[in-house]
Amino acid sequence: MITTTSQAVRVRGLRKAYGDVTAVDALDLDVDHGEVVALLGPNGAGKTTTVEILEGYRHRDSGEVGVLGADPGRPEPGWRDRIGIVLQTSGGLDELTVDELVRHFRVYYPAPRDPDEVIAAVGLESKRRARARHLSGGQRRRLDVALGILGSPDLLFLDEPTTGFDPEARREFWSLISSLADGGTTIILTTHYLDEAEQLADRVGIITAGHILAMDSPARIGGRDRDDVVVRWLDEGEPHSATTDRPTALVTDLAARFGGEVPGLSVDRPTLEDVYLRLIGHDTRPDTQHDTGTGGHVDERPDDRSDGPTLEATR
Ligand SMILES: Nc1ncnc2c1ncn2[C@@H]1O[C@H](COP(=O)(O)OP(=O)(O)OP(=O)(O)O)[C@@H](O)[C@H]1O
Repeated sequence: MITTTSQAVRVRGLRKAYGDVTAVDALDLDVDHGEVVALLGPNGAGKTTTVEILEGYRHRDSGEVGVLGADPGRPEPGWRDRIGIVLQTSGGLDELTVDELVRHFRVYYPAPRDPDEVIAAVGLESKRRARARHLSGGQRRRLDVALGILGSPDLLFLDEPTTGFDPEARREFWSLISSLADGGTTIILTTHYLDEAEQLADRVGIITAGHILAMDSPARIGGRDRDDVVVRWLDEGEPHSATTDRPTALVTDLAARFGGEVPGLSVDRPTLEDVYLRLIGHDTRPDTQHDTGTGGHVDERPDDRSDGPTLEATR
C-alpha cells in the first residue's frame, strides 16, 4: 500500500489491457494537492481507463497507484467519501427535481455540504424546482457537478465536463471549476477542448497509446515557450510576416522603422492546439521558407519589395 500523502495522485508503471488491446501502458503520473490537471489525448488514448483506475472503478493489471494516500484497488474506509466524480454522461432519477436530487444524494456522505449552498455554488437556484429531465444540457452538467461536490471532495474527477455546451455556458462552467480550484480542491479533468485545458489547468498531460507523452504547464508544454514566434505587420497595406525566436528585437526594429505604431502588428506564439497536434504527430504549422540568418525567418513578402523593413528589421 502506498502511504505517501505529499501528492494527491502518484502513479508508476500503470498497465491495463482489454484482451489484445493495451489501453494503458507504463503510465506515470503525479498530481499535487490543490492542482488542476487536464488529461488530453486522441480518442482511445487511455484517458478514461486511467481515470477509472484512479477512481477505483476499474482494476489494473500492474503498476503502483496511490490516490489520496490509498490504493484505489483496495480502498480504505472513508476513502471514497473524499473523492467526487462527474462522469461523461449521467442520468437516472430524472423525474426528481434539482432540490430533491441534491437532498437525496446527501445521505451517501458522512459530512455533506449544505444543499442550498451547493445549488447556489453551481448557479441552479432558479431551477431548484425543475425536474432533471427538463434541464438544458448545460444545466444538467451543473447538476452533475453539484452531486460531485456534495461530499466536499478533496479530489474531483471531471470527464469531458463541457461537451455540448454553448460558449457562454462553457465560460460559466469554467468559472465554477476555477472557484472550486481556488477553494483548494484537486481536480483531474479529461477534455478534448484545448482552450478548456489552457483556461483551467495548472498542468496538462498529453496521453497517446496509453502513456504520457508530455506533461507541463499549458504555457510550457512541448517547449511551447521556446518555440519560434510569428510576427505579422502591414507595410503600405501589404501583409508581411517573419518567424523569429527574438520577437522583441524584431518588434523594436519595426517600431523604429515605422516611427511608432506598426500597422496591423500581431505576435503569435504557437497555440496549445498547435503544440498538441505536433506532439501527437499532426503538425499543421506552416513551414518557414526563407532564413534571414539572423534568428528570424521571413515567411512571406510581396515580390515587389526587396528592401523594406522585413529583412532589415530582423538584422
Ligand atoms: N471495457 C472495455 N473493453 C474493451 N476495450 C476497451 C474497454 N474500454 C476501453 N477499451 C479500449 O481501450 C482503449 C482506451 O480506451 P479509453 O476509453 O480509455 O480511451 P479514451 O482516451 O478515454 O478515449 P475517448 O477520448 O474516446 O473517451 C481503446 O482502444 C478502447 O477501445
